Amino acid sequence: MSYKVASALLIASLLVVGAICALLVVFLPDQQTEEKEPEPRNCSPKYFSYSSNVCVCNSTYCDVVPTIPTLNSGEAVSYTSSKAGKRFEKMEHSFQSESNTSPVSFSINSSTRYQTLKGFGGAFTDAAGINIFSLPTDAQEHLMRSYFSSDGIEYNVGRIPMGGCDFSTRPYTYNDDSPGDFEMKNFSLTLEDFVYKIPLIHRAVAMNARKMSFFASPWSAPSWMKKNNALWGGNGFLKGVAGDENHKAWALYFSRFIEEYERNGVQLWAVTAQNEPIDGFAKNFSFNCMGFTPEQQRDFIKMDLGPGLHSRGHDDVILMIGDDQRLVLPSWPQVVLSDPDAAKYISGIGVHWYMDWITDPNRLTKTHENFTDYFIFGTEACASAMPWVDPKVRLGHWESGQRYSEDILEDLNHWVTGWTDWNLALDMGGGPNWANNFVDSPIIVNKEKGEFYKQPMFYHMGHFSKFLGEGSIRIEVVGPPQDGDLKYAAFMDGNSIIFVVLNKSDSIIEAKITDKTLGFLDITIGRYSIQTYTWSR
Ligand SMILES: CC(C)CCC[C@@H](C)[C@H]1CC[C@H]2[C@@H]3CC=C4C[C@@H](O[C@@H]5O[C@H](CO)[C@@H](O)[C@H](O)[C@H]5O)CC[C@]4(C)[C@H]3CC[C@]12C
Repeated sequence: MSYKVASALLIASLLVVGAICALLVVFLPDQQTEEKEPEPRNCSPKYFSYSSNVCVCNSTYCDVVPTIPTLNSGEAVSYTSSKAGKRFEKMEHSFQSESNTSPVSFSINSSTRYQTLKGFGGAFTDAAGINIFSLPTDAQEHLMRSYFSSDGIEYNVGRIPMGGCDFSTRPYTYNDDSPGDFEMKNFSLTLEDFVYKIPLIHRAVAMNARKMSFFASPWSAPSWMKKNNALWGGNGFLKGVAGDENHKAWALYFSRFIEEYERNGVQLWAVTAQNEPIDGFAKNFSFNCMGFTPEQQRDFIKMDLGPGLHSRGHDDVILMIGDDQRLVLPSWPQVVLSDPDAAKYISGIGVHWYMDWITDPNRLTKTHENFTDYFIFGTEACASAMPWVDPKVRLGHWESGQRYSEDILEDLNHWVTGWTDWNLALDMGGGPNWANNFVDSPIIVNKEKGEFYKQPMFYHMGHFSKFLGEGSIRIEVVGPPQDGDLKYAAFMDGNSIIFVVLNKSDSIIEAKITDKTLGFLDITIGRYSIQTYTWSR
């Protein structure tokens, strides 16, 4: 072979090798860098003596919520949790041009739109902090990630008690020992803020891809400001009348709290004027409370709190009234918001769930219709609050979770814009609580074993919080009557539709979802289950 032929062959083979390499360069990186879905980590189930299981987490293991994929038009994905043990079980679907003609039908109509959602969350109580910090560091991380990260249910709302409440280890306020200190010179945050609440809030914010919104609520003013000279019990009203130095001092207390939290890196979204003002009327109320009539609250906001927050530059922190049972609607806001000089300082109305089981949800709709410019927001709920529930912590109690999602759906279908759970975590007895007012929580910490239990309530919360970010809008869905065992609601978030359905019955329900832009989705709703469907248009 001549030198010329040899070099031509060499050049040709180099060109072929080069072309192969170029092809590899084009295709390989795609394969190598393609985002791999994280390994699914399923619930590690444990049964105590209740109807369903908890999921056990510790320093080395915790279940994660399967990733919500990016969906093409017509593709859908569902997540199911059930009494039988499913926890966010993921299934893929696609819309079809025909359906199995199931008689149960949910027809989505996004051209009819209702309220815009704020979000979902829980409370950073002292008890929650004590329990979370009692775990080994890696287990703490798993717990916080379960609530606030994209591995978890992505809460975007946090409630902060302004001072102590019953879920503290002692009754306290931020100015207990200086009677007559109307200038709040001796106002100071406590160890509980620095050791429990503020550090946990920072961790939640740091791991959260969503912007978090925090609101704070006071349980009681210092005893020296109150008629009964106590933090709890009956006749627990502020001394004097709106506009006097005592009421001005109580307004200043709010500003000082906002300022101290800001100084410690926590910016508040809102404050409520008072946690459960009705409690202050109950003669022997057994934990931190303070009473206001709606007229007193109106005058306090108009003359003291509103102008006080404004004069100290806190116009960016919005104000909610109510923060009490649905039963006080619509009469409470009627009194407060009918006065334009009070109403101008107010943005929303907080509601608690404790008496929802004996209160018509149309009170919410009436409130919305009377005051369309004011949002309604769920500010507190927990299981086992009724005195006859014993024991308080019922590990794996499916029905408590089902009550959560039933109430959330009922609220959302009556103009409520979000829902806040109570303590983020409690101990095995439902505490600590200085007044022995123990309750249940979506996460129960077993300090002795260094582990924690994610209850059905946790997953029920997640079927909303994970999928309904701030800005989601409730839309119309036409389906079967909601007075039976099927409860549901639909939402849109940009191009995505989210449909949540709860089956409280022992029957498997075959149904179809109709989205007229895409077709039909035949679905099966298992017995005692909650499902969230999401798809893109
Ligand atoms: C007439 C009916 C058929 C039966 C009436 C039953 C009554 C015994 C109950 C009806 C209403 C109940 C009260 C509703 C609200 C309450 C407030 C609640 O406070 C908050 O709850 C948390 C858990 O207890 C607590 O940690 C927070 O700090 C509070 O913000 C406490 C329970 C209750 C007073 C509740 C008690 C039972 C009813 C009077």
